[in-house]
Amino acid sequence: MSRLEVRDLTVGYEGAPVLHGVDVEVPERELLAIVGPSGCGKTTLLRTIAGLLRARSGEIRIGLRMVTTHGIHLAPEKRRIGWVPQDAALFPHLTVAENVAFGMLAGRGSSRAARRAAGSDEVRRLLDLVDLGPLAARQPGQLSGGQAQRVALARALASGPELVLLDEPFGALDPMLRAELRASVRELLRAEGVTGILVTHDQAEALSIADRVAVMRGGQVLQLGTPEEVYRSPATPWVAGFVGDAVFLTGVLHGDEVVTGLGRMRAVPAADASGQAPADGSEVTVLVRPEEVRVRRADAPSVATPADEVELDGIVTEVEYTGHDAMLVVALADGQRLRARVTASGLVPRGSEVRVSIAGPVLAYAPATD
Ligand SMILES: Nc1ncnc2c1ncn2[C@@H]1O[C@H](COP(=O)(O)OP(=O)(O)OP(=O)(O)O)[C@@H](O)[C@H]1O
Repeated sequence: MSRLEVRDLTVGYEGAPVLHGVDVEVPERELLAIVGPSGCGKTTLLRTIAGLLRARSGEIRIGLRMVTTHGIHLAPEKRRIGWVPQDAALFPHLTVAENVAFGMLAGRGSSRAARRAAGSDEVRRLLDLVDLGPLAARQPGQLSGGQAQRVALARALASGPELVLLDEPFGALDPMLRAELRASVRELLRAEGVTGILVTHDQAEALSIADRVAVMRGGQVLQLGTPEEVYRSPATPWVAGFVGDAVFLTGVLHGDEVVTGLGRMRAVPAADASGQAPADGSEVTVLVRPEEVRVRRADAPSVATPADEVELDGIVTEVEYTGHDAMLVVALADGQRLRARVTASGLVPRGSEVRVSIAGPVLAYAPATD
């Protein structure tokens, strides 16, 4: 399996470009998740990598092979890429085993050849891999959504691809099935040593299964990093809000501290795209994750806090209970609302009077950083 490198890729349909100078790298055997708002160019990027769209400029290299570069456009069937679409798109007139066999014939497939190859050891191995051995003779119309997606995955792997592209493969499934299939897909890609790209609308899914996450907006990649980097050190406040819950405060930066309406807290200045960090003494936008907001009942004993950390009075106005934890909305005296994530043991009922403080360090962005 191979490393993927996309360099300075510009792609458009009729009019202005839709992708503007996109750079993406996926190391061998890793899974990259691409997230971004609707229309930002995720599918366009996937289709260009697959060779279904021509790039206006830039390069795509899969392993040692340059598949797209100035004047070169390798045909899709020669790129050795497996594709798993959102709706499985199985051939309705072929059985499960024949569908997988069709994938194995990579570009040279016909229904007749697929029927001949359906009983092969490799098809059996792939069906066992996706846990569908007993359903080999079924027609696609007799499968559940999750089973159909597993057949599509087996079909994509059947050609021995260098790269597998998964375009919202769990989009149409219910949450339970989605979580189950997501885990088994990750396991399978690892077991087969496949390099993959997954487009998803589900940020939590991206953070939980991918080795790296690319966040796109307006045809550009704003950040590409490990899930932890993207969540803990987002490139911009917009990325922070896109990949998770975020509370933004304004403050003034003083060295490694920031002074906000919620008191003084330790801060890490965040560099913008040009590498420029906010200047000392300047106004900054402060990112606080809800799990960094500490909440205690006003009548509970105070826990030791650093001397300069301020506790503010508030009232819990909303409780969003999720079982393992809960999100509280706390209204402060000045009208500001904070979202705080608390564990089940820290749960406080709606209407409670509380004290809140922030557990730093927090990230401080220059205010113009979008
Ligand atoms: N065949 C096409 N012809 C012209 N414009 C297109 C075509 N397909 C997509 N676009 C435009 O290109 C832009 C990017 O579309 P794309 O489908 O890549 O976005 P996306 O991030 O995958 O969106 P979504 O999350 O909604 O699937 C959009 O503005 C879209 O309208």
